[in-house]
Amino acid sequence: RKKIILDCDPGHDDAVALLLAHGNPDIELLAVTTVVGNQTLEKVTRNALSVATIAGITGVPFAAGCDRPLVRTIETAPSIHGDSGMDGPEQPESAIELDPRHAVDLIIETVMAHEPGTVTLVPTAGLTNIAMAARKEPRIVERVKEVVLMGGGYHVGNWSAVAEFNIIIDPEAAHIVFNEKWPVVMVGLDLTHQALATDEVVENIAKIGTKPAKFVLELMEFFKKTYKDAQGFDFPPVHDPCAVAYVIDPSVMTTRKVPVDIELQGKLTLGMTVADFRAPAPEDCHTSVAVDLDHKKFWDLVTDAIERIGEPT
Ligand SMILES: Nc1ccc([C@@H]2N[C@H](CO)[C@@H](O)[C@H]2O)cc1
Ligand SMILES: [Ca+2]
Repeated sequence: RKKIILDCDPGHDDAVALLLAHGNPDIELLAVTTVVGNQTLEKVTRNALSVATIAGITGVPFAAGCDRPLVRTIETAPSIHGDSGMDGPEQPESAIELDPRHAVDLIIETVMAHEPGTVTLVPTAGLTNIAMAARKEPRIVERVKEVVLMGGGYHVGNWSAVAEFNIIIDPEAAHIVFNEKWPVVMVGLDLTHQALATDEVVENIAKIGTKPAKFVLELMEFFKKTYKDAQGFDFPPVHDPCAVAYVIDPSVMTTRKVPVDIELQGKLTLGMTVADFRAPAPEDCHTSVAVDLDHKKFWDLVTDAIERIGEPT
């Protein structure tokens, strides 16, 4: 099984990523950590524990991390995720206790406790926790198998003309993560804008008929409306589970090995993930970007995972 740590900011699509990681039999979810992003740290952490309650995730430590970016001020995304950060479904009161450790420490301790080269970091939010972990314990960089992150875009932006939200809310953290020598797979908007929750996708999830499936339907209903109003999409792109799907089955998408770096100075280009497609890629290139998604294979993975969760007691 593939061992992962999910670092997230639920977030409608983060919630689906968590359900996919929990429901898929090939993934061993070692820890879930939260970071400020779509909403404040307090809100996204509450949302993560709500998803854990609904999905019956037990025996997995959940820890809260950084409540603001390394340098800049907090920027949240209520226009897409609402005031709670996960508007739409009724939220259950969660009985799950947070791990007392800071997310950065939980990440470090978990990576150091497992065999080198066996733990994959899956960030689906701003990269503040990941950057802090690499600075506090540099040994995790060579020990982590790879970083498979939802973020960036080589030709697409959503928070500026050329920058994606997870990167631009903490570009200094992103610069750290992309410039450490661990393998980085950037699952950016070029890929995730193909992961549309179409009517057929929603119908297949509705057929499952369980409470977790109903929860996902309510998430998608809200996400569809805000994505239509805020960004003019007919169907919402469900970004974050794409990163988890790649860990489960890399054949779910194509990737290209290209150098990627983060713009920190640009007036128009701050937070841009600049990908250099000029051939040939340098031998020591440790970054790759996701290009084409197998839409059916992806949504079959998500639907199957929700089915496997069943009806938690
Ligand atoms: N407009 C918008 C802003 C932020 C996000 C969140 N950031 C990433 C996509 O930009 C995902 O992780 C998602 O949770 C999605 C849409
Ligand atoms: Ca997210």
